[in-house]
Amino acid sequence: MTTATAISLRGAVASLGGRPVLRGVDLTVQPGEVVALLGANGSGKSTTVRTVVGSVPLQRGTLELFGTPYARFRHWHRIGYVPQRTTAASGVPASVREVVSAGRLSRHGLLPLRRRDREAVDRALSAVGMLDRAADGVADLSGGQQQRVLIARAMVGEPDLLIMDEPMAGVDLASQQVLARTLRQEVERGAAVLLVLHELGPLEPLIDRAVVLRDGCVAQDGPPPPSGRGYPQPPTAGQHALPGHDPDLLTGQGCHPHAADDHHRPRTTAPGLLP
Ligand SMILES: Nc1ncnc2c1ncn2[C@@H]1O[C@H](COP(=O)(O)OP(=O)(O)OP(=O)(O)O)[C@@H](O)[C@H]1O
Repeated sequence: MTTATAISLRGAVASLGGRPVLRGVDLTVQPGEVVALLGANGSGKSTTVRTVVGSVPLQRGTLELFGTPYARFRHWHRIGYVPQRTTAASGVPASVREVVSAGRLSRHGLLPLRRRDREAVDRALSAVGMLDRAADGVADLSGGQQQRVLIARAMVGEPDLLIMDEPMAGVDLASQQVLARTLRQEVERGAAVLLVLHELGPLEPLIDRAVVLRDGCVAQDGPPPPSGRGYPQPPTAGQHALPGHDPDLLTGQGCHPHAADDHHRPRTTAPGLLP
């Protein structure tokens, strides 16, 4: 297991459709650390995650994965990713087992699955409570069941970094608790975890640090919010605080210094200011 910082994103600036969405986001995740990315709808959580996995390009800023600059990073098998609100089906007639087995591809290449691959697939399916549906077509599953299959696919490669965008969306409480236990095992073997969440729910005891985004900037970086709170409200909860009402967002200005808790600040990240 590596000791290199899993994610080091500094001063991330990104736009979508010509609109500035990230304005200088700093985000660091260490091996074995569970970081929750919180914030209101539209604050930039998914966009931040998508810059980390390379699906949204950075206009400014730097990204390193396991100590390697993004442009030179090749070890994508080390990362398990559950994107937001996708289905596992996508019109492709694949079985649950086939979808989850695809998560082992980077380990066995195009060779047939070996015994330990098949065992890993069974373990991942069992962890999300879908082993008894392994032979079924994913298109025949409910939305929450499909989400559980995608989580199994992300975990089956035993990645060093798990990135999950609202993994609990549409997943019932009993399954959330099972997933929380599974995630704990992943962390205990040293995996780093980045979770986009609206509610901490059963994952709360696992979370080491919460990074709260507001209008494309890091508003807070520190201990997770108290139980029952999805994300801390900004100090002034007036209209100005709502997404889309930040004048800096409209003008594309960078982030102001945020209320960081120095004790919990990322160990290798410079202060959250644009140069
Ligand atoms: N393809 C796109 N083109 C233009 N703007 C986009 C696009 N995708 C997202 N945005 C805008 O980027 C901003 C941030 O979106 P993002 O999905 O990162 O927010 P989020 O914090 O994940 O929100 P949610 O909690 O609703 O999932 C939003 O204002 C959104 O409208």
